[in-house]
Amino acid sequence: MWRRSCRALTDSHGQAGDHAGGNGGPAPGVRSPTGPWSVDEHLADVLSAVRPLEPIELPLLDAQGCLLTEDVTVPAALPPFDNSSMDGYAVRVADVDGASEAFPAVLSVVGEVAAGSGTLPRVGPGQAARIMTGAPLPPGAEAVVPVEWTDGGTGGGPAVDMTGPAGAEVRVHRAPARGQFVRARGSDAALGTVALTAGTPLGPPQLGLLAALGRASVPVRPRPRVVVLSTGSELVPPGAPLGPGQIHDSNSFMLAAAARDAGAVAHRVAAVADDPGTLRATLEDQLASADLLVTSGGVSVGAYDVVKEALTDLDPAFGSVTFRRLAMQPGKPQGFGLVGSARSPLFALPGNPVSAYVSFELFVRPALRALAGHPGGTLTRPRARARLLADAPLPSPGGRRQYLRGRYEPPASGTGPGTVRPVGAADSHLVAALARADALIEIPEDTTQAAPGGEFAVVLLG
Ligand SMILES: Nc1nc2c(c(=O)[nH]1)N[C@H]1C(S)=C(S)[C@@H](COP(=O)(O)OP(=O)(O)OC[C@H]3O[C@@H](n4cnc5c(N)ncnc54)[C@H](O)[C@@H]3O)O[C@H]1N2
Ligand code: MOO
Repeated sequence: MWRRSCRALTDSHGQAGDHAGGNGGPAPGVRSPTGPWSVDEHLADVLSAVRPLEPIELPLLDAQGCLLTEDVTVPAALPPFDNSSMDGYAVRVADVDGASEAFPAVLSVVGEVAAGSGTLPRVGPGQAARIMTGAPLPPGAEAVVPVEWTDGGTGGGPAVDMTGPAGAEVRVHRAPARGQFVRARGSDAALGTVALTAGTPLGPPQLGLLAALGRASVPVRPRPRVVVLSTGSELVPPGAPLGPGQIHDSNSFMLAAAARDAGAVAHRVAAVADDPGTLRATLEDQLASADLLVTSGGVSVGAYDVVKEALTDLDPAFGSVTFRRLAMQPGKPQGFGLVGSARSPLFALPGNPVSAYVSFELFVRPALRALAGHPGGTLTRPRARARLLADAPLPSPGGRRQYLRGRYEPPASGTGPGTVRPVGAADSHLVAALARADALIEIPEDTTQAAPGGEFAVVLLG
């Protein structure tokens, strides 16, 4: 579903300086007034500008994966009536007390109750009613005898003849306790109690519960609608032949898939050529149907860095996008701002595919989760500690936090650090290696040689 949302506008920071990092660069969370932004600062800046989408009422299946915005209380007891958990006979306990194979209790069968039965026979002393799983317990009955504890009855067993022949009997070989095989009214969810609290993500069991409670729709924060747009005159869509100098547009597919993976509804726009006017017109067109926009490419210092050109010094009425350098590799050049009348977040990611993907995971995914209403501590990917398995030290640019691609193995014992093995080199065009990775290895800013056996944080891409 494509819809607009209302959000408060927050200021984004002004443009930062563009000095190279170098050894002894910014510590995490601390930015020198003239240096590049750290990863943590950029993320904090992004998140300070993002507000959760306004709640809307959605039909159950459209609400899947969304977060509930109000407590749901139980409007009527669940189950709504005492009912049988077995196919068998509904009985009074005094009538079957002490029954055994040798001395069965013989009861007359006064009728039959199927699931959905509206009219119920009364079970009096010496009587029983055939009953099916889920059928309401008839008045007078106090327990259910599973058919396996009886001779099946002269009514013919539990699944024939809904009325029960006159004079039918059943012999009970074993006595149930009072209430046994009866699912009591309200035993699942009691009237007026809170069934689901605000903030609960709606997975299959939660949607099942809502349906069981009779709710057809619920108030949730909607899935963010994301528009993904690649830029670059060299790009042709997959499936089309490549001309000289051309490559296939892979970023828009990767980023649209990453947006879906983060719980968003993604719309991929065909790649835009390196022309600022066309880019701006395309973005304006797409704004009406986007809660968040992602572009890739055109944010560096080249002659055709179209995104930067198109989105720098915007009319403040349209919004503002700030371009900055991060103390990070890959993903150094980044643009971020709020655009359009709804002030939708716009991420201008670098074009190198690995840079675009790593940037998405570190910044766009948390923003999408914030839009969807996820709480602070749950916005980023899970992390773990891992020992680096490598044959030689891995060089890392001092002053920049590096994210290498790797394969992670959790600890065999379940505690302590796991292990991580790098996949491919650090270069940001290596999509084949990226496709084999399941983790990002975080090499801190102050490390220029990542030593084999050293312990590092890893971001689990799951
Ligand atoms: N003189 C400098 N050059 C570069 C710098 C720098 O600081 N000084 N930074 C480098 C870094 S780091 C990055 S990252 C890139 C970022 O460049 P752009 O964001 O302007 O991206 P493009 O130039 O458009 O493309 C870079 C690269 O990625 C390929 N690409 C782009 N879009 C796609 C796509 N949708 N699918 C597949 N591949 C794509 C593009 O063909 C280029 O090869 O700048 C460095 N340069
Ligand atoms: O920052 Mo670029 O993203 O290093 O390749």
